[in-house]
Amino acid sequence: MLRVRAPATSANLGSGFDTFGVAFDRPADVVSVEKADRTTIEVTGVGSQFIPEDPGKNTVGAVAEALDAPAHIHIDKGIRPASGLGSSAASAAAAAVALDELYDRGYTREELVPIAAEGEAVVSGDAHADNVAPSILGGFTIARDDGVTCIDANVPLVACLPEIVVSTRDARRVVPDGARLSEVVETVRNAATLTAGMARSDPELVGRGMDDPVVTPARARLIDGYDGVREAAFDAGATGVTISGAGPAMLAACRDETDSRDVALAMLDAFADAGVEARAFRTEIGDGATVL
Ligand SMILES: Nc1ncnc2c1ncn2[C@@H]1O[C@H](COP(=O)(O)OP(=O)(O)OP(=O)(O)O)[C@@H](O)[C@H]1O
Ligand SMILES: N[C@@H](CCO)C(=O)O
Repeated sequence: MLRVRAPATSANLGSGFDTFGVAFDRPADVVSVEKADRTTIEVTGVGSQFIPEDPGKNTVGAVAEALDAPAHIHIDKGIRPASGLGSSAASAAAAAVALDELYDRGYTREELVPIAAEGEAVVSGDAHADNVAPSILGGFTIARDDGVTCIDANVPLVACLPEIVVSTRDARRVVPDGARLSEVVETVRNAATLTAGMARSDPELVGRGMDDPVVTPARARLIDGYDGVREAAFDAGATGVTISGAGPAMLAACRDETDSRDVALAMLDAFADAGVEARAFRTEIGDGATVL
């Protein structure tokens, strides 16, 4: 039996829709694999009752198919599904690394990214790689169709997950079809600022680059309490606040550990004021999938 741990991730970071991603140090999924004649899947852990064990509907089934690597796959979920914390992607990332090793396929970590992204197509309709890339490689990642760039960055983050369910499929339906030139210019400016901030591990630049005039405002309407939580996080010292992935989790960048504690408490209080229960994760930018 081979076991791989793959971490939660946050995609988009505001200005990098379907492109930017960042690995957390926790929570994580752990996937165990054993060779078999056909793929079977068993799911335990957080939210497992909402996750299909049919290989045609689970992200890891698509990965096993893409690698031609049938296996008995056990997923121990540490990341709640439909969270905005890359739950479906973490299972796919862990399965890609585990099955590649189990069947000695010899792919590099970079080559496993598009294979793991096949799993995302099963749940959201698009094989977007912005969650699977950091879950496999760690750090801050820029996912393009022709490869992934990975930057080792160090910026304290807070992810605040409300007890609301938003599926990626639904959140993709509200994304506008187009953008005005002024919005494109602003997005390019912010994405470049964020990338420079990650390269320098500068939380001020990262936070400033998280603003997004196109996708985030459309999706914010799906998250009860969004405006109050965003304002509270800034008041408590966050340098930037946005939706994590497709939501409903929200992500804040912070200057240091002290700020991140204050920001986490402020976000929880603001969700409570909106009548929404939530939990917060304080994290550094972490490593990618690890064979246990
Ligand atoms: N291995 C898996 N782990 C989690 N969810 C899965 C898995 N396989 C299939 N799913 C389905 O995928 C959906 C959750 O994925 P979705 O992309 O909506 O959420 P997420 O991964 O938490 O969000 P995001 O991509 O925004 O970070 C649920 O409907 C769930 O049943
Ligand atoms: N880039 C994706 C991430 C969520 O899977 C989205 O925002 O829809």
